[in-house]
Amino acid sequence: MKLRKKREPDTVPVAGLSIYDPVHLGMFADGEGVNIELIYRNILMAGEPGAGKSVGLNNVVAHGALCPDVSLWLFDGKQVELGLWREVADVFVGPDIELALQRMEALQAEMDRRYDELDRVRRRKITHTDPIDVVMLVVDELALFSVTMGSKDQQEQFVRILRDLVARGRAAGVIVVAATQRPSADIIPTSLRDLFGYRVAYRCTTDSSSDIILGRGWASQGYNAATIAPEERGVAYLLAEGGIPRRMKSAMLTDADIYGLVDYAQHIRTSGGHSAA
Ligand SMILES: Nc1ncnc2c1ncn2[C@@H]1O[C@H](COP(=O)(O)OP(=O)(O)OP(=O)(O)O)[C@@H](O)[C@H]1O
Repeated sequence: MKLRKKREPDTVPVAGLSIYDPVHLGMFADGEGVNIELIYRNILMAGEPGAGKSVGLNNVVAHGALCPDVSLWLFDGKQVELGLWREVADVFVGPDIELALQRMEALQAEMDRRYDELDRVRRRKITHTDPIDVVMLVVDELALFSVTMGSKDQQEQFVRILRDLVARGRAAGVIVVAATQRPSADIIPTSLRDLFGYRVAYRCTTDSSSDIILGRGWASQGYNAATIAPEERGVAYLLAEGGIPRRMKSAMLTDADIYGLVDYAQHIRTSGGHSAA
């Protein structure tokens, strides 16, 4: 595990993105690009199995991987969903609740340290001029950590820390990206869902599961992920804080695209002094 300082300004600049740049997710139904500001925000992606959540998630992870100013923390309950990115992850946790908890606690402690430091210098949030990485914590599949693996105590502890990171992490440079194929109230309680500034609902089987992702009442107003046809893979409703849901389609990265991006990301991250664990 590494929580490095970001690359020194006097090193040779290398190509790459920044987490302060918009993240490209795909295209809205009217042809406009979907580019979201993920810094100081969190994102929840959910939908029934096979609806396109992993493809959508890969766009976010790709952006993080291509950012020398991001420390990439990947929690992959299935081991294989995010496995292609493993070489560029600073932290990779597979289906191991104990390791997951250890890492989550470390991240929570780091967040608290950052807040202490911000407090000391009388500031509210970290910015792109701070010599510190933004942590992108990606959790896929949420339900495996919160209700399937480990003891009830461990699951509750996981959810408690996750909620704290989602609630307080943003200003300290911790972005949470959470994904699940189980859009039900026990996996995405309202109190957790409401902390996510961005919510992406891929196809759901019921109106109520669509509402569990996007927020109560949207389905009855016509923004309903249960109306997405099964063959429309990658289609979703995106809700951005304070807005109304918009229908979009994820950009698709093939495995071959991802291999290429991983090679490139490795180059960027190591030449910038950012070496993955
Ligand atoms: N944006 C897209 N464009 C084209 N095809 C897509 C897109 N998104 C998904 N698909 C197709 O749908 C398949 C399933 O997508 P994906 O693996 O992302 O589903 P999922 O919701 O993550 O499933 P699970 O929850 O079971 O992991 C992909 O293998 C791909 O063939």
